Amino acid sequence: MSEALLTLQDVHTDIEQYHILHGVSMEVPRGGVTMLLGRNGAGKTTTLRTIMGLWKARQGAVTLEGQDISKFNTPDISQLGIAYVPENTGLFTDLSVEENMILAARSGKMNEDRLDWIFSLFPAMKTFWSLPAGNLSGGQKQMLAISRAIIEPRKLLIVDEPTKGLAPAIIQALTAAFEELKKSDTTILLVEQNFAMAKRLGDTVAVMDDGKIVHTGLMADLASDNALQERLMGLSMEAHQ
Ligand SMILES: Nc1ncnc2c1ncn2[C@@H]1O[C@H](COP(=O)(O)OP(=O)(O)OP(=O)(O)O)[C@@H](O)[C@H]1O
Repeated sequence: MSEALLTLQDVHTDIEQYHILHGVSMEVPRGGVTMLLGRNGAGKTTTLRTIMGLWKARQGAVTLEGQDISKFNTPDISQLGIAYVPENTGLFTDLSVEENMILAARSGKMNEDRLDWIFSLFPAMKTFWSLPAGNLSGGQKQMLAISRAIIEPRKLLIVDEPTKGLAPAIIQALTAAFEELKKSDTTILLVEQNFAMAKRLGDTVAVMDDGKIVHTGLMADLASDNALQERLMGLSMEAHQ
């Protein structure tokens, strides 16, 4: 788990006239979970959107397996094997769970074994297979969005704050599903405010503040160092539990 799958090197991103990312440098090692943490407005979502080509980096490199993808369009980045679950999940709310899944399969066909595996991660998807996605609960919508992202094998799964606004029991279920996902080949980059989840899932961590990475290291080291959390994020992350 040492070789980097994805590397950001001195990435600067503007949104309209605003300079938002001020030289972001970080690595996502292959085969584990990297947590991207930081206070509200630090630039986490902008970093994810820059990786996906939804915002274009003005300067710097985004490298996937040695290839600079910073000038690529989003469909080409997705084609290279990066899946992105944005905070708003991006579901087709009028369509059924099944139809949402079919549309996510690039080949137009779902692999039955993979679907069974997804049902084992998220049993609710099987239960509500014919229900319009708009009728699912908040947690189930997250589960469907993640199911869509992994309907085919991906090199990298990027998920933006999946637990936001969810009840503790649902967060537990999501965390358990991510733990199962970790056992597959997928590398995961996760933005999350829920520290208990970050601690359970994260192998490595990058902390952002004001458009820059201010700390990188092992999640376990950050989790056991309250003073470092205080210094990096202004308050103990334990307060987010
Ligand atoms: N469309 C936009 N136009 C102008 N500024 C934006 C836009 N989107 C984000 N920003 C600004 O960019 C900065 C970084 O926002 P971003 O959403 O990346 O932060 P974040 O770390 O993901 O925050 P949060 O945890 O609140 O989601 C913020 O100051 C935000 O106001």
